[in-house]
Amino acid sequence: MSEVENEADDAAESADAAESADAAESADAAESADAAESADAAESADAAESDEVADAGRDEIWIEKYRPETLDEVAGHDDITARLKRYVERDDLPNLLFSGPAGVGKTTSAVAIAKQLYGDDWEQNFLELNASDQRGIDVVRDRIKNFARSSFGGYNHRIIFLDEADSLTSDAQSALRRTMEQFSSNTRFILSCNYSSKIIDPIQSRCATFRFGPISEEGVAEQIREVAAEEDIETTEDGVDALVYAADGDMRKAINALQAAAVMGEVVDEDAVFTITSTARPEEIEKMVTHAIEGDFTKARKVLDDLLTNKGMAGGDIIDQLHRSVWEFDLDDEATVRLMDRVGEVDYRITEGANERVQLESLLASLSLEDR
Ligand SMILES: Nc1ncnc2c1ncn2[C@@H]1O[C@H](COP(=O)(O)OP(=O)(O)OP(=O)(O)O)[C@@H](O)[C@H]1O
Repeated sequence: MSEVENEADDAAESADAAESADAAESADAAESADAAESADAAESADAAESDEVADAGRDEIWIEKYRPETLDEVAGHDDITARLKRYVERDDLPNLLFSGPAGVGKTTSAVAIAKQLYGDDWEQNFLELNASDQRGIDVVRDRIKNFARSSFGGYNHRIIFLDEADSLTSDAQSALRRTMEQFSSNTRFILSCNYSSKIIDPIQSRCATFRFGPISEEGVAEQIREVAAEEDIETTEDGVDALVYAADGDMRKAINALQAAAVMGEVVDEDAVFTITSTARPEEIEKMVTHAIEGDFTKARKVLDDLLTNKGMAGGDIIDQLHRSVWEFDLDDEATVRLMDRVGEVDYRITEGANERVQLESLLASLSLEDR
């Protein structure tokens, strides 16, 4: 939508902000039923991981224990944290949009901003909500309104952090945008999402966008070594490498896997890590593909079967690992391109709900049949 259209839209809305917000809410009523799926997805993923670790006999969850307190402590995003720090220093926070994969520091940075702005009062001035709340978007919006309307402790603004903003439909996002405007005098929004392209333009244009990439291998390794040293956990070099590989840039996954592996045995080595994370060793993926490329479908299928059945891997995870390794196989350019093409196709089909074993076997079969 163009700015001119935005302005016109804004003028119409300002006639009666409360009413338009209510109208938007009723438009969303049907959708709230759809939103009633699982509880807060990020929280429940964390909770599942947390339960696993707690069951293993540890009292404290390391991802929380080692969550950075300040923007300076957030690893691997120096450019972003430098810019965020400037907003905090000037006490001039715009609405923000954080996009990027899971476990890379989006929530952590939002909380760090609040801690730096409000000190000990941060919890009263920071509301964390999940847009995919199972009770529906209208509940989310009610909570936003109640928070934004309640009294302040002498601060100009309070912060509402809305996780998984890209799970909202465009209609719900339009309503959210009106709510953002309604409370723009005293509230700042930090929206978090995996894909900023799923956020409607009128919201994007009202936010400063920050793209959080996956954490670098060195960044993850450094954090793992620090946590292991603090916890007095012995790790081998190949254990750290395996954690870095399994995490694939997701710091939450790396720290959770370290904690889970630590309770399994004395030393965290690659065996412990690959077992606990249900990750295939890169050599296993390579063996499977090499058998297929050499035309031995039966052997390739046996490796696949071991990964799916004995290692308990999900088809989507095998495809992800295959995708990461494609360039490391000893293939000529043409074969690499064909393999990548098939990986893309199978990935799409699995995401759309096709039978993962059938899809992976068909990929191996087509590699086996290729002319060499
Ligand atoms: N950049 C980072 N530096 C240090 N620790 C990090 C970083 N990113 C993530 N972590 C660790 O992982 C945990 C989870 O991170 P966080 O909640 O910020 O992820 P997120 O990007 O918001 O993910 P999601 O999109 O799933 O909500 C933190 O508590 C912290 O322990």
